[in-house]
Amino acid sequence: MDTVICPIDVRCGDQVSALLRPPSSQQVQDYFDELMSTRQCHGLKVGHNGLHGKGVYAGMDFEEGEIVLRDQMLVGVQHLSNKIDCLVCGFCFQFIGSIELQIGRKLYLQSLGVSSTSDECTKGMMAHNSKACYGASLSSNADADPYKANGGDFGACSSSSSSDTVGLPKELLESLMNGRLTLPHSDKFPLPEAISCPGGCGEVYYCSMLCSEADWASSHSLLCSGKRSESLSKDALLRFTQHANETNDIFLLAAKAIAFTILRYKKLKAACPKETHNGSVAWSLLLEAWKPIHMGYKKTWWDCISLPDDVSDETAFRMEVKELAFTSLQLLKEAIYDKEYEPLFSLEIYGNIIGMFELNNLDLVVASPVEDYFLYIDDLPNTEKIQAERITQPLLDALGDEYSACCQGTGFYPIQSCMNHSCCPNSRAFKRDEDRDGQATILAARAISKGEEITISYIEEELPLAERWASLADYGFTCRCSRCLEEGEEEEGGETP
Ligand SMILES: C[S@@+](CC[C@H](N)C(=O)[O-])C[C@H]1O[C@@H](n2cnc3c(N)ncnc32)[C@H](O)[C@@H]1O
Repeated sequence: MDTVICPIDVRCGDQVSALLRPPSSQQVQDYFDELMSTRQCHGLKVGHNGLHGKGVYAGMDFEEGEIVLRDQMLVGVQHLSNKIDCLVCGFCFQFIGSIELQIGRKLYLQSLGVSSTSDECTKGMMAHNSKACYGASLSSNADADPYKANGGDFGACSSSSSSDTVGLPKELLESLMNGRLTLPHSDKFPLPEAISCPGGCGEVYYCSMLCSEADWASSHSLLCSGKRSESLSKDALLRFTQHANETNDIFLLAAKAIAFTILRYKKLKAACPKETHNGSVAWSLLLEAWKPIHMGYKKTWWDCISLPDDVSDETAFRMEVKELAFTSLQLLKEAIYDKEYEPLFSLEIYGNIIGMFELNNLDLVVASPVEDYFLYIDDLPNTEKIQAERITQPLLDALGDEYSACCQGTGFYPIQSCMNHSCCPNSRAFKRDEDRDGQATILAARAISKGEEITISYIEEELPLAERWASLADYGFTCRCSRCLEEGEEEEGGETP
């Protein structure tokens, strides 16, 4: 696995090793104690249990159904294909705009032949689509035809530029998107106004200035392709994004993790008196900036990625994965590199960040208010329902089975990611009706006593033993929870995994 040589790994070998050295128990304890106290999360503790590395422990009793944790993601992305279905805040992932915009925008994109079943073509063009489509909906010039100009953007990829595919007139979709048409009872489902990216990329929208500023400070100022971007080259950035869209969106997440570290480093440096700036101070600031990523459980991506069933040459497959990561890293490097934080651009670091996501990430799911809206219409008293459905039914028919598509993506959650797996877990990741953003919600599946380890299941725990073990092989470990040990003993021969 040595043929891909990244010069930075060689040049910065010692620093890379230091960044990847697992944190000591004390460092883990200190970091999470501080994180818990800043988040006013006093019911939990992160510590080592000796068996499976770090774990999360109950600092108080929890009743069945009680919230154990609401964890804010460190970095997350909405899946590319899902961007057709839902317009969500680029930082907290709650739905934004209006019910009309959500419906009109989705149907408009469908009318252009862009489907949410991602194919190579769709992947490559989505960044353009969201921008063209949503930017248009904000246009105050009701007479302009904002779509005409953008039609060319979809080029040969789009199967059609008319709205025939959804059977609704284009004017209707435009009116939904630009707010000229209000749907019956949509006022019962207000959504925050969509605020465009301050960098001017037109690709990311937010639910509030707070989210816009937080995302800018966290990573977007470096990864924005707009006029105010702080990247070195917007062209390189676009090439990086295109490559990620065509290959694996986990690269977008890795870029966010690197940008996040760089921006934290710059902020720490700016807070230090100028006369103290020197090599060793810079290194300690970089270590400090890296801490949130440092705390995550890591393995190198090409070593831990599970082997697809149809792959027979494992070595060649892992090498291919490593080469893919190297290509992505080179593109990112062209866009945001600086010698000052060179070790962050080593392939080992990139591979470990991606491996960390592979092993720790939680699916990001946010339920759609469009589903609530149509359910509400369906529940109206008869006369009102008949009246409303005259307008809403054609839209529902055009949206089809996917009318209720939720926001889907993936995210890294610092505290949740410390939770170990059990096939008889005492907690589960489960969104309640009111959880309408990208935070992770962990609920107690049964009563939990103070001091007990909080466990969740990474897999479908209803599966029989052999299938559970097969699923957990993807996570690179053999489960030794009490249920597995018991069932293993009951198996013929009494063998445990
Ligand atoms: C998401 S992390 C959980 C936190 C991790 N223990 C740490 O030290 O950061 C997942 C990793 O924890 C370990 N792990 C979690 N649950 C386990 C279990 N039931 N049996 C064995 N190892 C487990 C495995 O190494 C797994 O890849």
